[in-house]
Amino acid sequence: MTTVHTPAARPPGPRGHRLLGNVVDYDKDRVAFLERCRREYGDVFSFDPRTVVIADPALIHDILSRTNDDFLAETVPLAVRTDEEETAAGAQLWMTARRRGWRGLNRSVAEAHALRLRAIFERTLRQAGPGEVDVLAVMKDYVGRAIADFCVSRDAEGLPAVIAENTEALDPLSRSSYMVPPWWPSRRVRRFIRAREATVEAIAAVVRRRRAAGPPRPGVAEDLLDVLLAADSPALSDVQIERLIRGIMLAAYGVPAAALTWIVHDLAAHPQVRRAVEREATAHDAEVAPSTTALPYTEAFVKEVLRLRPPTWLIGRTARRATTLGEWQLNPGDQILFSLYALHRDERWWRDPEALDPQRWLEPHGQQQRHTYLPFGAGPRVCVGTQLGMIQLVLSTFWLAREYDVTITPGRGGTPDFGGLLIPQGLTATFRPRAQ
Ligand code: HEM
Repeated sequence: MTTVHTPAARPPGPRGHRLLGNVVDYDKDRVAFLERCRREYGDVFSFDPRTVVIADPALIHDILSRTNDDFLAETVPLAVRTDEEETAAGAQLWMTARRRGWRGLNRSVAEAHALRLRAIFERTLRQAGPGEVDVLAVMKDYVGRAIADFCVSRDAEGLPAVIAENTEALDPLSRSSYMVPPWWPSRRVRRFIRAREATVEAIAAVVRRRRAAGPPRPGVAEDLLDVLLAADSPALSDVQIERLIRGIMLAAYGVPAAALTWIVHDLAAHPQVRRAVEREATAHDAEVAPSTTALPYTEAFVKEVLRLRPPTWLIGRTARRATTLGEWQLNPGDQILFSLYALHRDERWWRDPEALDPQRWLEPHGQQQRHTYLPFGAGPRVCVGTQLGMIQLVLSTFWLAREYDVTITPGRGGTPDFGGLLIPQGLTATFRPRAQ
């Protein structure tokens, strides 16, 4: 029997505890809680008066496409009174800067960066040493240097450390369902506010210095900041540029580092896949960064890792006004959540969803259903670093497979931690350069 809903009804969901609702269950194990609710209530459910969860790919795509219009992507880690129109105006400023930044993030700029990337990769692994290391820490170090180089190259000194502190300070706040105000007397809150101010100031200082040095010669943009400073009619303000560079550096730090850590984990856990990646890698010269299309198996492996372990595993939006989503009613201020982790492992859309199978991306008719694979999001707020991110991940996998013997420490790490990002907790390994 099919269920007929009245038009624009509120989604069903568990009632939860009389006083605490479902927040305790949700915080205890978010993945299991969301999956349990989906099975019981369907692809759209609500577990508190302000939160609606979506598991239907077409509706997820609908929300992503209507972001900036009916939905806002802006999130704040602290409980501050947010004026909806002010937030929307901020989003518009971001979009203007983002459109300009896009020019600096295209494939050719990203490929030019690829050769510098190899030097950064080598230097980071050399400095990590031949002994056992914390893989996530090494990968953060690597991508922190890489994105600072990409954004501000010659002015990168000191910025990776500032970005690292900002990210670490944000993590405990983004893990919790409880938001506290900025005046809350806690060390965590004070640390986050200090770290955010330090990041704003460090990037603003670089922008001021560059601006004072005069415009870059036309056609010789060395990094993203040069591209943004050269933008005209109308020119971007220093504040817009600072915000864009900060947004990009923060977004491009933890996420690719988490993906690379899973790559290290999955290469070690799947020897057959590792051998296929190594075979492909040895056919190319490491000195010349090959294009990602010349490494089809490696690219398929990376796509598969991003399917099974999307670092941004849970995405949220806020309804800007009363609206509908499919047949459901949404109220202004509703939080809409969807889990890429669940979407990418849904047996309705994926054959053998739990298996790591790069081959599925190489089959001529292997295209999965529309909107069921979104590791970089979609719509107007799709990841601006999609191309750069793929290049970083594929080339790093290539260098790793071609030039290093990687051994992960047995019993140390690999348990998924669903915090702000999905990471393999506590993974340690050794990286030994192969004799050439
Ligand atoms: C390597 C793997 C990466 C993955 C899996 C990834 C994933 C994502 C996802 C899912 C979003 C959308 C979040 C949402 O809709 O709320 C996003 C946004 C974003 N990403 Fe990435 N990202 C990656 C790398 C990068 C890199 C290298 C950069 C920098 C160039 C970057 C910059 C951004 C920015 C600035 C946003 C915010 C866009 C906006 O709100 O307008 N990302 N990323």
